[in-house]
Amino acid sequence: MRLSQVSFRYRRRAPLVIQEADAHLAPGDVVELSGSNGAGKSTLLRLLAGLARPTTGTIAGRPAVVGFAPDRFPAAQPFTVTAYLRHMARVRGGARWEPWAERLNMGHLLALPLSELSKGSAHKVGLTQALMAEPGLLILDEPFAGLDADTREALPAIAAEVAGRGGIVIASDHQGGLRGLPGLRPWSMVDGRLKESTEASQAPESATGPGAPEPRDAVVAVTLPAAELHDFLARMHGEGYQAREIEESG
Ligand SMILES: Nc1ncnc2c1ncn2[C@@H]1O[C@H](COP(=O)(O)OP(=O)(O)OP(=O)(O)O)[C@@H](O)[C@H]1O
Repeated sequence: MRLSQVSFRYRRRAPLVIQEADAHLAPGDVVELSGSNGAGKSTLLRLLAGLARPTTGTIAGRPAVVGFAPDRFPAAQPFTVTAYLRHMARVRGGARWEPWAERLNMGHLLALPLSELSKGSAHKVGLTQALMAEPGLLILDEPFAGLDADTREALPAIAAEVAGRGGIVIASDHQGGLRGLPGLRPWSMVDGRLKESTEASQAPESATGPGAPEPRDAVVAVTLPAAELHDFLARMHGEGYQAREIEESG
């Protein structure tokens, strides 16, 4: 998936909220997006998810199945949790939501109307609908906000699993909840400009620059058929290695 010179403004003549963002995302990438309030994180996530279109620039190669958990789950809907998740599962072509509801400890919430959920509980419903369809692109806007300790602790493993089967995970986060995941790419938004922090740049192309690998790390380049890239990167991420495409095929 590639962002090329993506800029965005909410209204004609309004200032640009996102300015000329360039980025490349490979299967298995996990990105932590940080930035101060109003820097443009949620806007960028909505652009990545396809919920808003760039004013200029392009986003290409978005995976077919996108899971998006917004920072504020729209709970003012006339459904119980079960009815809502069943409905979403049908929309998602028969996705299985039950294992996620169990994993996120939602058993006691299932019969409640969405409108009666606490903020953190509503957030879990949002996470479940984002995860149920096995997304190739999982976008989480402030996923740790309001979550109880058990769910907070479960989230990094869930993100790693999605990445391990070749999904791209992007989470905006003020709390550093994903730190420690191998290969995590820290992105930051500063006044609408997207930057990738050098501490994540343990990719071969930056091996001699700032943020180069630790001396005891080895960096290898592997050439393989483009058709195998997705599975290869997923396998490497699954085994805990940092791996990413450094030269695009075709
Ligand atoms: N629907 C909207 N219409 C007009 N302007 C908007 C809209 N949504 C956001 N903005 C503006 O776009 C800018 C970026 O907002 P955004 O919500 O993307 O920031 P953020 O980094 O996610 O902030 P926070 O950390 O507070 O959630 C802000 O100046 C905000 O006021």
